Amino acid sequence: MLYLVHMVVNIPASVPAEEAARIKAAEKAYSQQLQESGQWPHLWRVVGEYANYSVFDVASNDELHNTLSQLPLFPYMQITVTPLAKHPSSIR
Ligand SMILES: O=C(O)CC1=CCC(=O)O1
Repeated sequence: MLYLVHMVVNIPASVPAEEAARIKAAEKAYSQQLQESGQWPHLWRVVGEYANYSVFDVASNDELHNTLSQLPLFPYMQITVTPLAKHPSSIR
């Protein structure tokens, strides 16, 4: 199943810079693991924002929730999920 996921990151100023850097490095490693496995086929920066639009390819709502909730930045993100279905006019 495909899901469009919008993530907006907001790390509070109260989080020390070194801790923020550690969380971002962990996020990068985890996201690249999921990209390599095919579960996170698209990751796009929103121009001018600390936000991204992503496409996840996972088996179920539960798997997506489990995956997203393990993101190191999860406590600092607003996440919006849109389930995707095949468009009848799509040639792919
Ligand atoms: O920077 C972001 O948009 C949040 C994020 C997702 C994967 C990653 O490495 O950072």
